[in-house]
Amino acid sequence: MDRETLIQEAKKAREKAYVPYSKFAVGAALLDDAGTVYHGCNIENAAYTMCNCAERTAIFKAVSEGVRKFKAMAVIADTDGPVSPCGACRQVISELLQQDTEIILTNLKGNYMETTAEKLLPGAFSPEDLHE
Ligand SMILES: O=c1ccn([C@H]2C[C@H](O)[C@@H](CO)O2)c(=O)[nH]1
Ligand SMILES: [Zn+2]
Repeated sequence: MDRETLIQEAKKAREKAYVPYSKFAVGAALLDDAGTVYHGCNIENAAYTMCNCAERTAIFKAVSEGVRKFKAMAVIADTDGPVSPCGACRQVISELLQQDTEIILTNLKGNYMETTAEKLLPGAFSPEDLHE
């Protein structure tokens, strides 16, 4: 699947966003090694801290289906420049996507940047840090 198609999938995912509080809709499309796309949107809650970002929705959907190998993820929002994943999502991306999984950050205007899990969170706390 090419980059443009994955971005279109992220845009479709964004339409499902449940954002009555922020009104800031985000979509994510996560492509696994087998070619399946997992869609994610942000889902908010009146208890604000329960809000879940689009990226984590997509990742948790895939991982809960037993998928652990990912090729790419596209994320889209109506931002000035390419959308910037929050710190919580960077941490989750760092552990559950491969370090070289391609991450495409974009916006509705078509600006985009390509990065990787590794570049999004240098020095991440990792499972190895738990070992004595
Ligand atoms: O990369 C991002 C940044 C923010 N949000 C969500 C969280 C919240 O619902 C809203 C405003 O922060 O956007 C995402 O889903 N992904
Ligand atoms: Zn986030």
